[in-house]
Amino acid sequence: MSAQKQVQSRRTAASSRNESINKKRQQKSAPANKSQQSAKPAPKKEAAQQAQKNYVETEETNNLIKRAVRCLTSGYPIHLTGRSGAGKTALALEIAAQKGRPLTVLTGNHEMTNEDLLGGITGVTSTKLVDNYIRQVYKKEVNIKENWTPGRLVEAAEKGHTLIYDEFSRSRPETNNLFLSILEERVIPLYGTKQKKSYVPVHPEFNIIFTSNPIEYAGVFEKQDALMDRLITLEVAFTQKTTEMIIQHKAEVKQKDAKFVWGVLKNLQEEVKEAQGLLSIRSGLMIATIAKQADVAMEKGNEEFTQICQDVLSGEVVRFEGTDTFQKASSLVKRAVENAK
Ligand SMILES: Nc1ncnc2c1ncn2[C@@H]1O[C@H](COP(=O)(O)OP(=O)(O)OP(=O)(O)O)[C@@H](O)[C@H]1O
Repeated sequence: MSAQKQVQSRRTAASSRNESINKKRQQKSAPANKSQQSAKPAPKKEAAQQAQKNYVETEETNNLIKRAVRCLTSGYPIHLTGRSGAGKTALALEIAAQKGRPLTVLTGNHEMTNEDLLGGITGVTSTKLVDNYIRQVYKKEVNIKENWTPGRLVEAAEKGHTLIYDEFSRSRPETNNLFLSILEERVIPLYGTKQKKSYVPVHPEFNIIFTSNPIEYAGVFEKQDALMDRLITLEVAFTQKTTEMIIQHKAEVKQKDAKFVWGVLKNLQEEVKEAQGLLSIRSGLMIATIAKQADVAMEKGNEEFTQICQDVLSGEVVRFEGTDTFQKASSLVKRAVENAK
């Protein structure tokens, strides 16, 4: 079977019922949302092209999706781990789409508080009753009621959404502690809030997909053992074959071009061993998409293509401390292009 046939592309968009969805999710599913919002259905060809631009499935991605769905269906949360640009978020969205429940996406950050997750008072409503029935008597009654807005976690858990908690280790451990009772007792404790009830029961269909990057860097908190114990961790590290297919189909380039782009990344990775993040689907997609849009041939000896690779990759080489100057990084990228097959 040809590589083309093995690949089925399909939409990652969960459903238009999704109520709570963060910016990252909206950007990733922009084409699907656009077609959902337009008054008339997209023409067949356009719809097919949009689907083609979304999640690329291979035997390997499907296998991982099947294993993840199996765990979630049995009520166990999963944790997708892999380096930056490995495809964790895209995979999480695809798994969530397969579950077919509304979606909520949270992105971990150190400023996230219990109030963001559980809810808080967002204002007051006052009602005034004036009793002036008897002329000489004037009675005024004012009632002030605090307005409670449930947090995104409470809403998702009550309504049985699939929650993607992206980069959860960027949130403080004390915030993430909330998840312990959700995962163990299937309730959300509301202590510390001004709610009368002490907990919210979790909907039976509520599932959580955590994602994180195994490479420690600034701004990331140590993952708590108690939380990690309750998660099933699956590694996202696709093979070269799958990655080339993703680049080929998402950037809509030829197979040989996707292979060449991946070859450049691989050579560079071998030169700069510390720069683990260089070998990412994201960098490959950037190079292939820019070259395709600018009509630049993806081959060695083509100065413009080399320049595109340098633009995309030199900053990354410097960032990962593979070298101390942009100039040095650019020449490493150039060499990687020259040696790619
Ligand atoms: N199977 C796939 N089909 C189509 N596109 C994919 C696929 N896997 C990954 N991608 C794309 O590759 C890029 C990187 O993927 P993604 O953002 O999911 O990585 P990540 O592991 O979450 O990265 P980070 O840790 O930096 O957030 C994105 O543009 C994503 O849409």
